Amino acid sequence: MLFHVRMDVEIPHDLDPDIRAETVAREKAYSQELQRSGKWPHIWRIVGEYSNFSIFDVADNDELHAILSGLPLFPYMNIKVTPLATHPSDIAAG
Ligand SMILES: O=C(O)C[C@H]1C=CC(=O)O1
Repeated sequence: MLFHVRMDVEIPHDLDPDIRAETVAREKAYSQELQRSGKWPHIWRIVGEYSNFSIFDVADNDELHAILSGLPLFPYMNIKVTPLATHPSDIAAG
């Protein structure tokens, strides 16, 4: 199943800088591992915002929830998930 996900990151300004750096580094490693696995095939920065648009390709809602709730930055994110279905006019879908 494909999902479009918007992540808006809001790290508290008073978070210890070392914890912030370590959490962002863990987030990057976690994200890149999922990208390599094929479960997170697209990630785009939203211009001018500490936000991204991503596409996830996972088995079901439960797998997506497990992935998103495992993000190291999850406590500092607002996340909006949109499930995607095939468009009947999509020439790639046949
Ligand atoms: O920077 C972000 O958009 C938040 C998050 C998502 C992947 C990653 O490495 O960081």
